[in-house]
Amino acid sequence: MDDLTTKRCVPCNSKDMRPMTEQSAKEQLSQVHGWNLSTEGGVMKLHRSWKVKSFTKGLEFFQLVADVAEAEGHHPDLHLVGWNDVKIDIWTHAVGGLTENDFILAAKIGSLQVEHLLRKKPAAT
Ligand SMILES: C[C@H](O)[C@H](O)[C@H]1CNC2=NC(N)=NC(=O)C2=N1
Repeated sequence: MDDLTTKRCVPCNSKDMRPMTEQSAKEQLSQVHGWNLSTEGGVMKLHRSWKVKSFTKGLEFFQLVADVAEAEGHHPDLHLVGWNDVKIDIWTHAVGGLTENDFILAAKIGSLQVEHLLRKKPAAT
């Protein structure tokens, strides 16, 4: 299967774009490590969260994500909750569900170098 990070998002305004089925979404999920499916108000979304070192590191994280989103013309919902919990939802607003664009964006966000912004994992006991 093609690496999603090499693909480009297509404009979401095509009338024949349809949200994918839950089954295809589950199949595609293996291509975007760390992301999960969630359903909010009957709309399927991709969700992932990260703990960052500080509030401002969270904003730096968002800037990196914004650069990808602008380059792709496809935009995630960004949440910075409780000062260090970055949460991102991705879905295609235009169709009210998931399209390949969402998986492409998730793959590209997943390949960003953000290690220096993340809280170090607590030592294993
Ligand atoms: C014309 C342009 O493609 C659309 O307005 C885009 C912009 N970014 C978008 N992002 C997301 N996630 N869903 C959309 O439907 C969407 N629409």
